[in-house]
Amino acid sequence: MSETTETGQPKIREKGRLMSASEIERTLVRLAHEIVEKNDGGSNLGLVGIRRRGVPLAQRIGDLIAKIEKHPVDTGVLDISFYRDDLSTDGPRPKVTPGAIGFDVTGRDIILMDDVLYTGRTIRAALDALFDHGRPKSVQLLVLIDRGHRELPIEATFVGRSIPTSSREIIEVKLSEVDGQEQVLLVELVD
Ligand SMILES: O=P(O)(O)OC[C@H]1O[C@H](OP(=O)(O)OP(=O)(O)O)[C@H](O)[C@@H]1O
Ligand SMILES: O=c1cc[nH]c(=O)[nH]1
Repeated sequence: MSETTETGQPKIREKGRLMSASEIERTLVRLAHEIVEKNDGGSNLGLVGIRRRGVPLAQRIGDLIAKIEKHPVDTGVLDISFYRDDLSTDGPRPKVTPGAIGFDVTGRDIILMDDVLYTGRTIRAALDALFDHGRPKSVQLLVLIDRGHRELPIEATFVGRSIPTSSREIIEVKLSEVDGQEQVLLVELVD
């Protein structure tokens, strides 16, 4: 059993910084180039960020691809809160419309984006949500950090950093748009 704080949050100890702001930036530039190379310039691409931290990642990479290829890239937001398998599935399905992502995903080469890939359950939920919005031509996955420990057969197409972790460790991605700071930390639960 891990220790908790007065507010019931698990106590954590910082083990180190895995990425600085400039390392995150350089990694996103590399990923943008990899996406363009794998997708023939990316004219059919649509980027979809999973709320929360996938959203600024998709916006930043969309801006980078637009600069590299000199054409705008559709970028949208996917909210998967109703699709998680830790919630009851007995309730009504959420109402979705093709426009809710921000553009129509049908026929597009979609790149789903998130900050951390761990068990894969978030991505499974995101695929369910995505296909309720339309029928993409293809779906690729980009994550800033792959920390291992998959519980489902899901792998990322584009990975910022692969960080082998123990199950007591946690990756904390901090992005300025969400957290007011920019870094990736490795923390550990305190016994
Ligand atoms: O592969 P998985 O086991 O699903 O874990 C990865 C997910 O966990 C984190 O989200 P979290 O649920 O902590 O929510 P947050 O992004 O809103 O903090 C992270 O942002 C990923 O979306
Ligand atoms: O370590 C982890 C696991 C899931 N989600 C995170 O953000 N970090």
